[in-house]
Amino acid sequence: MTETTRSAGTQAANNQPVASVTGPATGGTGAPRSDRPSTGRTVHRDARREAPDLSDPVFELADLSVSYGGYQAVRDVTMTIGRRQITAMIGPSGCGKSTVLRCFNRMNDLIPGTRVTGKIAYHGQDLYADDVDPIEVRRRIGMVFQKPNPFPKSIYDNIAYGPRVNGVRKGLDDIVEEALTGAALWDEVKDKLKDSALALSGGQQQRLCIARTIAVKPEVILMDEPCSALDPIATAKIEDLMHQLAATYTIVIVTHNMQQAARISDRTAFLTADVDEAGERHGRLVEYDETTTIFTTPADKRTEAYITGRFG
Ligand SMILES: Nc1ncnc2c1ncn2[C@@H]1O[C@H](COP(=O)(O)OP(=O)(O)OP(=O)(O)O)[C@@H](O)[C@H]1O
Repeated sequence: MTETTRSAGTQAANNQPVASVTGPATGGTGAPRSDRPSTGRTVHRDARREAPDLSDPVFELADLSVSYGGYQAVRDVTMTIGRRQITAMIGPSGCGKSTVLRCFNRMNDLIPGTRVTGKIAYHGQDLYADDVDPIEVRRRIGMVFQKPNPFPKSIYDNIAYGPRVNGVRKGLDDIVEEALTGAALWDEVKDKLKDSALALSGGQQQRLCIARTIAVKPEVILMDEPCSALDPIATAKIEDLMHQLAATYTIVIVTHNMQQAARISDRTAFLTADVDEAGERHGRLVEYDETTTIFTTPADKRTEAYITGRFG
């Protein structure tokens, strides 16, 4: 087990190639599905999408624990994230969903006093190894936040920002158009690229933030409750967009909205906060499986209670 204490800006630059990993499939927990009681829920996962397969994992977490100062917020999370899949993390408030999400691109490094133990491998490479550059990690593994956070700049400059920081000087017009098209926003903004991004609606701003993320060509997009500040129409647009993005990107999303997890994701992780012998609460992964299984025949009673609304 590795043990790492991180603070911002301590890592040296590193341009290691990403190792490809071919390992045995890992995954679901719990009883055989035929033995499980049904919750009676239906799942409307996009039938065009392939069945989730973990044989080509992007991330492998083993006994991942995270502490803030002396408080261990998340304990011993082990899970595998499949390539070009949408993985949802659900669970009651404070169970550590965002904390785990932030480990995928080392955003927790930016919170002083955060301590990460256990292992998180990205294509087989230890993401927290001393020679890994967190800036490069965050370029490959982008993040979209709960509240749309465009820069107070033009629509064009918001999208061009990341590529410019990465030294791109030519072909920016094409990059901007491609990213806005990829985020299903181009048609709405193509005639006002020089206007302020802050003049867009909340839903448009969130798609702009997705466009800004994909403009630097990441492999993974992390989303922390990306629709919680949006109305149902804007939410539906983002969900449609996520289905399109999953053809190209691996997506991990934290959501409080169980229907959303059921609609969009291939696999779902259910976390909860357990109280230990000392009376302290720690976030734990209760169950991780295909979304259809989690929402129809979960293995654990706590999952069933949560998704049927009897807990949390
Ligand atoms: N920066 C921080 N410093 C100290 N404690 C923190 C910090 N961030 C989160 N925590 C604590 O860690 C635990 C897990 O928080 P986290 O935000 O990861 O949970 P969550 O499941 O995403 O919650 P929510 O659904 O309410 O957003 C909580 O007890 C929280 O108070």
